Amino acid sequence: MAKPGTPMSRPDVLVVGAGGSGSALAARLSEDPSRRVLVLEAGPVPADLSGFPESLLDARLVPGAQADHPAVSTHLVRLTPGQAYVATRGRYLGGSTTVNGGYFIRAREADFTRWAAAAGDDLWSYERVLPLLRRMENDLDLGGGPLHGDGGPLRVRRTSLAHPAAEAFREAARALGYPEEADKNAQEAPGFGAVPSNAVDGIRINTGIAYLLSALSRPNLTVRGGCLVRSVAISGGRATGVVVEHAGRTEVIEAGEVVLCAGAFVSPHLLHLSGLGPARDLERAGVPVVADLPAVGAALSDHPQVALEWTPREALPEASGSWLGGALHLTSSRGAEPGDLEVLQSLVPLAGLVGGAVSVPGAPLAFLASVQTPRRAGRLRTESADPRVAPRIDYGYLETEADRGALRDVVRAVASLVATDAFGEVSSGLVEPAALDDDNALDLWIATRLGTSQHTCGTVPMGIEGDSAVDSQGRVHGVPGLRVADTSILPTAPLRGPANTAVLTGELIAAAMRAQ
Ligand SMILES: Cc1cc2nc3c(=O)[nH]c(=O)nc-3n(C[C@H](O)[C@H](O)[C@H](O)COP(=O)(O)OP(=O)(O)OC[C@H]3O[C@@H](n4cnc5c(N)ncnc54)[C@H](O)[C@@H]3O)c2cc1C
Repeated sequence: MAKPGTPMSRPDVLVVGAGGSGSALAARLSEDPSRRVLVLEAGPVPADLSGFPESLLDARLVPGAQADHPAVSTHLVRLTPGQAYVATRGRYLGGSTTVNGGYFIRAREADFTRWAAAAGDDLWSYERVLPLLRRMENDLDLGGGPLHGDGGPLRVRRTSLAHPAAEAFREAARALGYPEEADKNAQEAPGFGAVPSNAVDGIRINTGIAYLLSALSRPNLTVRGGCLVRSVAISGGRATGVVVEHAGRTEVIEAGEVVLCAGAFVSPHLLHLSGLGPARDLERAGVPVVADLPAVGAALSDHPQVALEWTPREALPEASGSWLGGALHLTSSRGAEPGDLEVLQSLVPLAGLVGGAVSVPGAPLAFLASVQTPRRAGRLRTESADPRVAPRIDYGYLETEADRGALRDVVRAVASLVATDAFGEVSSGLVEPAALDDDNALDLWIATRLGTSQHTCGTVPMGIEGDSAVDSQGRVHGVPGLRVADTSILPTAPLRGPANTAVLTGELIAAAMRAQ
């Protein structure tokens, strides 16, 4: 833990969680030396890079794919009413960015337009966020310019397409007429391209490393690990601090303002446990209601995913630098949003990702096929006032014909790619070919292999008071002194993975707080 035991009586801002958003927020807030910032993080907080085990740094691995990894918390969820799934989250400095895939693609302009419309102001418009997107990155491939930054804390590099399987993917996409998308962070027409990533020289640079390690020496910033926040303390309708468990003790820490950055599962749960949520559900759970906020937990948005494995024709080289090869974005047949389907290439066998090994001799490689159409299908409900009882989390996948149709589209697209002569240079075909011509049979094939991209958003949605939980600056409606600043507040999961937008959320809300 950094600065063990450092006393900080009544900080100006108390941040709960040092993950994708919380690290950026705390670092930016504490750039102002007059603002005292205390971060309480459930996981360990190393003082320097040497405190991160190798398995959390090696970008050829995805620690979050290993439910038993010590840096991971597990959450039993239901993807459909009949299908349970163990979702994971990072519990370490950097949060889920410490255990994730390192894919770091910006949300699409259409996402920002949709969110700004929901919020009722232009804070989240593409024009307003672009300076922040540039400010947070150091694009090692493209350098600084109107679209990219070269001085930000997060270094970005695109994945190499030199691996024979990545080359074959590119040729297959070309053969099927998909356009090249040279810079997936430039709002170009969706197509095939390398993946912008926060993995540099083989190391996944999580947000804790990028934003917080260098800030730990600031006298006005304290980051305490091993602190499990249990609820927000509210007095006279105003947030006054948090209740936290640390080293076997429970205490209340008071603060001028509380900002929840505990992620899209825990932030809504903490609000519920603090009496902020749908009054009927809270009463049923035995939680005294402080404010009836029906939107907290009412809508959960995520990306359903299916993995398709293929057999290499002959032994291929080991992945180097990253587990990721190329990515293809294409549009579903209903075309709700351009580029709403994603095909991501894994150059490490799934067995390796799940088992924590870069190489598994003879194992197939895989494509991860996801539907990224913005949709709010799920729900998070708190069923007990006891904070140790997990909330019930339903994803609501496959409920509509549109959901099922989009998944069929993306599975068929992968099958077409694998069937090209170009991909046949490296592959002898899919391991488990799907029944492509029969919708019902394909639906069944998909349902038995259904997974999730682990991109949950929307559980504390921003918007206009009445049908949302927070405003565009993360301020909880009707509860002064309390904000939420993480992926929970995005009304829908973005058309791309949310890690980039998680960081943007921390940057944006810190900027809003500093401007006040
Ligand atoms: C396995 C996996 C792979 C992924 N891969 C990608 C990818 O390649 N690209 C992409 O764009 N997105 C990816 N994501 C999603 C992305 O990493 C997350 O959306 C993003 O990190 C969310 O940021 P956040 O700040 O909302 O939450 P988190 O990053 O999860 O941070 C929450 C923090 O709060 C802490 N915390 C939780 N509860 C408490 C508590 N009670 N008290 C104190 N602290 C607490 C946690 O320990 C954590 O540090 C992946 C996610 C997972 C799980």
